[in-house]
Amino acid sequence: MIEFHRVTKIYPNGVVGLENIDLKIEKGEFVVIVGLSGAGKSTLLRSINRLHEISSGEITIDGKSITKAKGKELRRIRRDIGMIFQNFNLVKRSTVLRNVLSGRVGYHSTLRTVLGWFPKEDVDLAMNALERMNILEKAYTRSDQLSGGQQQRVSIARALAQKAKIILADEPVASLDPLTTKQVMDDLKKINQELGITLVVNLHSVDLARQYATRIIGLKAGQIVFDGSAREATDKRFSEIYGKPFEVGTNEADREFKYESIN
Ligand SMILES: Nc1ncnc2c1ncn2[C@@H]1O[C@H](COP(=O)(O)OP(=O)(O)OP(=O)(O)O)[C@@H](O)[C@H]1O
Repeated sequence: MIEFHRVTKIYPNGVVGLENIDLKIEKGEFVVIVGLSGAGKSTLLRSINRLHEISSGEITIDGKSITKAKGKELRRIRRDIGMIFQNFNLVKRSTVLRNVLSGRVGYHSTLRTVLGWFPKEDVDLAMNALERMNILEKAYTRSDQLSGGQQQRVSIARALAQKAKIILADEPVASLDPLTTKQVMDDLKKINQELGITLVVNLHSVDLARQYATRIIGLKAGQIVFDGSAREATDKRFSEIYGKPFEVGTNEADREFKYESIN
């Protein structure tokens, strides 16, 4: 379980990224965070694994404070948290397999991982993760030879090889076309349902959030302004919250445009 206790983040320039957030995310949830640009989505997500340090309050993971953790304990907590980025964050010149194996570095000494010595069990884990993501045949291909969607599936495989219990995904489909977006979102849903991995995903599209999330959290100016099911996240509710009417178009691109246009 991920818990935020009165979490505030103020950037050095005085901008308030998060204001007094109280939040509990249970194991196995598929939470999508939505909000207009600058609402604090990335700040919230990146606070969970301390890619961003919070200014006050506390975040706990399964009851352990990541906020107070140092050294070995921090590494131990982080090992359970995988991260997926918009730009995939793969080492482009390395093979797919090497990239997925990098999910194992938290389990071994630095020397071993620098030299690239991974035990056979790790290679098996990495191969299984690639198989689950339907991309096993690319194991020995250089990562920069893959399409965007394939690269994102490799980054999900890396989080699986890491044996992450929580996966944080910051705009994982923002660089992808609609078909690839669906494939990647389906993959995320699959690992959530089959492996019980808790997912916290930032998205720009409310429609996409409604299709996949078990719970949607809406942010505005660093505060939680909506917390409910996909069914409760109606267009009417969202236009009330975000202050401007936005009509639902007849197709997805149209709706996206309307949502984006109020950013
Ligand atoms: N490093 C930083 N220094 C100062 N202010 C920052 C920094 N990073 C983010 N902010 C500010 O904090 C607020 C929240 O930013 P954040 O990136 O979390 O929003 P977001 O909802 O993820 O936006 P987007 O959808 O555009 O990525 C914004 O006002 C932003 O300008």
